[in-house]
Amino acid sequence: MRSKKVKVEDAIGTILCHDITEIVPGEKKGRAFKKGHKITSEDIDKLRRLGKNHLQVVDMDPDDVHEDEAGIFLGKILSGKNVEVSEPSESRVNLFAAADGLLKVNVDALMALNTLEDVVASTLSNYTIVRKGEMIAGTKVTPLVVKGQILKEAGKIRKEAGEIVSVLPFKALKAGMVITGTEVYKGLIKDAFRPVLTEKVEKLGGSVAHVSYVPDDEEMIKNKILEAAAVCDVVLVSGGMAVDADDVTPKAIASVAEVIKYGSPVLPGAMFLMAYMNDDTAVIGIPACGMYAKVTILDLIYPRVAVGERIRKEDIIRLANGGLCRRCESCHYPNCSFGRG
Ligand SMILES: Nc1nc2c(c(=O)[nH]1)N[C@H]1C(S)=C(S)[C@@H](COP(=O)(O)OP(=O)(O)OC[C@H]3O[C@@H](n4cnc5c(N)ncnc54)[C@H](O)[C@@H]3O)O[C@H]1N2
Ligand code: MOO
Repeated sequence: MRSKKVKVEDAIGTILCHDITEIVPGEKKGRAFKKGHKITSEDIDKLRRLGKNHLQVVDMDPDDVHEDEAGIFLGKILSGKNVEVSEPSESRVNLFAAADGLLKVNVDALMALNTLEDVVASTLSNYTIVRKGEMIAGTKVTPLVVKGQILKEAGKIRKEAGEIVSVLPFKALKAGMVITGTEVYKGLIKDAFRPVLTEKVEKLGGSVAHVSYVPDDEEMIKNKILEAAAVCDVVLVSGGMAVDADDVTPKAIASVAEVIKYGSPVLPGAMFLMAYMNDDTAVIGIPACGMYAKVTILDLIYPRVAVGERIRKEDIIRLANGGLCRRCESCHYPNCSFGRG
């Protein structure tokens, strides 16, 4: 950064390169003016009283923008739906969730912003569940002034990408459950899936609109999925997802819906299945781990379904990075690396 020495009276509109300290003997010693402060006409008298006749200020080009203005601009560029932006402090502005929901980050656009010289922008991980008022992103510039051209490029990135950071509220999804397993159907063992799934659905603002129990019979599972789909936005089908002779659930789902992906690179959750019916009703096959493991792929995918996102094959593949649960003795999710690739 280039700087120059100017007379105090000529300094209006310029940017200080250093702090200016005020000392009143026996009373106080502290900062009267901060590095980066833009000198105004009201400052001149005080500067003179502090004994300043000259100041070292940033040698600005006409195209240069003060750090705080740049921070405000970047805050606007970053923020989308349900996001509030703070005032700048040393150019940094923080973004806060204006509603409960799922954080959506356009990661490619975020990376593009960070490739711009002098620009820093960081967020919580994409698809973090956030509460209203929570800090979700921060952005700043690193020097006291930046080239206006850099901000223009940031504006271009925003224009091409659409929203970069937004909070998507959960829709009040009606969920159906088709719980498979002859042993459960016959009452040989007590169903443990329903309470687990109910909690996951209700936690995200949804409700359970259909529950049925079926033996390991492809035709019966298929019929119950259709029954549930008639009154629900999403159908959760549990059990019978693996390789046993009785595991017919994937076939039953495939007979009524288009399978987007069977098998996921998330552990636990390897036998997960994502499918959609013609009318866009999501049908999700949940392996037995969804019942006993603290977190599984369902915790990564269901929130996205609950904000209305259509899950693609590559969305599931991308979960491989961060898809391995550490199996901590006491579970710290979501404050861990699971699903944070
Ligand atoms: N040879 C292999 N075995 C298994 C594989 C594999 O790749 N090769 N994958 C394993 C993985 S990973 C998982 S996860 C499970 C998937 O299990 P399923 O979804 O097929 O579950 P089931 O076989 O139906 O049941 C397993 C177990 O859980 C009990 N269960 C099922 N539903 C309920 C319920 N609603 N309430 C209570 N208990 C339930 C069931 O009785 C069985 O004991 O497969 C691995 N095996
Ligand atoms: O699907 Mo299993 O799904 O990895 O525990």
